[in-house]
Amino acid sequence: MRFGIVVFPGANCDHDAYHVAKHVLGQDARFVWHKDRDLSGLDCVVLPGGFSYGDYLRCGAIARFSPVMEEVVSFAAKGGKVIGICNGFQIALEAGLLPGAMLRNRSLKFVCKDVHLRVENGNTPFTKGIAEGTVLRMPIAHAEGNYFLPDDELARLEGEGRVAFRYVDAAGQVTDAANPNGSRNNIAGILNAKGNVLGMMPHPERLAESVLGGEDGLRIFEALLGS
Ligand SMILES: NC(=O)CC[C@H](N)C(=O)O
Repeated sequence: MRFGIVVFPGANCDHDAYHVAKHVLGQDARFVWHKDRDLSGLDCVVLPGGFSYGDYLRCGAIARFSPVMEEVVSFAAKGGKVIGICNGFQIALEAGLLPGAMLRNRSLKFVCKDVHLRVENGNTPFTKGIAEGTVLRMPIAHAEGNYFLPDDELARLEGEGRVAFRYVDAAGQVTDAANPNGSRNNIAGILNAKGNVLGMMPHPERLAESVLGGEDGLRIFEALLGS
């Protein structure tokens, strides 16, 4: 599988994503500078985490205008797989690839810790082979991860099975205490209508090797290979 990892000014998880694709999974991977437009030959585009443009205005609000994003939108429209991780999720929201918006964390603080995620939909290219209800552990590190969607759109998103992951406690229960940022319905990751674009706040690329303390993140990348 061929991965393209977009490099925005201020990205800080681009190398982690590249490392997992290339060296942990042994796949083809290349960096794509945000001013370039060539996505030819790619199967999956990764919008990585970080602090694109210093998080000015809103996280992702400036990166969304990078030339590459026009190509990412048409790549997604043609069915190409796109995974937006943390800042990449924020950029995908700003670009209209996914519905909704991110608000500041309800604590108004940057939150950096491991969380538990429950797989809500196991029938996506990013979760294939992972049973629904499986609880995964992954790190989060963000200040604007408080996912918001108005009631009617939220009901539609839920009804269409487009919530990929939800924040839960270690036992797999949705609780307010397990919600690290105030996201509606404890949402940690969502899909577009076609199911080929995933946005998630937790960082699978940061916990994809046992030497780093866990491999739960690798399962998302492995699912992609099998899809
Ligand atoms: N780890 C990240 O990608 C951080 C995203 C963004 N800079 C925030 O703080 O919300």
